Amino acid sequence: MNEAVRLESLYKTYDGGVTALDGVTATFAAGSFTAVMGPSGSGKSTLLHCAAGLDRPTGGRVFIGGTELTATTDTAMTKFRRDRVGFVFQDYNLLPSLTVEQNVLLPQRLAGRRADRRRSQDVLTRLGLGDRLHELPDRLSGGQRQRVAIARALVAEPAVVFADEPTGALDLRSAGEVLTLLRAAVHEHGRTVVMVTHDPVAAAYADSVLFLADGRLAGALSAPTAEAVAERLTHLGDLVAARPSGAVA
Ligand SMILES: Nc1ncnc2c1ncn2[C@@H]1O[C@H](COP(=O)(O)OP(=O)(O)OP(=O)(O)O)[C@@H](O)[C@H]1O
Repeated sequence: MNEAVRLESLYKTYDGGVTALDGVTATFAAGSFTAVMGPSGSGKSTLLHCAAGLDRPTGGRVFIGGTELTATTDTAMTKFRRDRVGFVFQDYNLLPSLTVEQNVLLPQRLAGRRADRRRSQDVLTRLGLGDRLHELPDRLSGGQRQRVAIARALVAEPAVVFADEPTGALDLRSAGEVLTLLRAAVHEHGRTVVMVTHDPVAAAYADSVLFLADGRLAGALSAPTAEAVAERLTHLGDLVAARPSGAVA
C-alpha cells in the first residue's frame, strides 16, 4: 500500500488536562477517501488538526507522503503544510474581498510560487465554476463557496486533503454535489481525502469509515452504507456510556 498519511501513537492533551487523543495509530492509503466519525468530543477535529499540521500532538508522530511532519520546526511545518496538505473547513474560509480565482490562487501566492492560472481554471471548471472566476464569494451559494474551497485545496495537488465537516452548513442537494466532487477527486484524479463528518449519509460516500470514541480508535467499516454507519454509531454511543474508563472494546 502506498501510504499518504501515517499516524503513530498520537496523543493530545490540552491545557487544562483534557486528553483529546489517547494513542491513535492509523494509516490512510494514497488514493483513498476515509470518513472519520464518532460522538461529539471524541477527538475527530483534534485528530484532523494534528494530522494536518495545524496543531502539534503532545506525543506520537505524523508522516505525510513519507516525511515526518512532527519532527520539524513550526516554520518548517507551516511550509510543509502549504506545499503538501489541503484543508476544507465547514465555513469555507474564503476571503470575501478576493474573487473566486484569487481565492484559489492565494495559497500558491502565499507560498511564494508562481500562480498557475491555467491549472486553477481547469480545476474550477471541473468543479462547475468555470463561469464564476471573477465573482466575489458573497455572490455564490453555500455549495458553490465550498466548491471554491475544494478547488483551493486541490489545486496544488497535495498529498492529502483534510476536510472538517465540509457539508455541515449545506442543504442536502449541495452536500451531495460536494461529496460527489470529493469522491471524484479521489477515484478519478487519485487524490487522498480524510473527512470528519457527523452525517452517516456523507460518510457513505467514502471508501471506509474510521470510528473514534474518547480519543481512541473504535473500529472501522469498509464500503460503508448510511444504515451500517448509523447502526455502528448507535452501538458506539452504548459502548461509551457503558464504560467508565474510556477503554475501547
Ligand atoms: N483548544 C482546546 N482546549 C481545550 N480542550 C479542547 C480544545 N479543543 C478541543 N478540546 C477538548 O478535546 C476533546 C475533543 O475535542 P474535538 O473537538 O477534537 O472533538 P470532536 O469529536 O471533533 O467533537 P465535535 O464532534 O463536537 O466537533 C473535547 O473534550 C474538547 O472539549
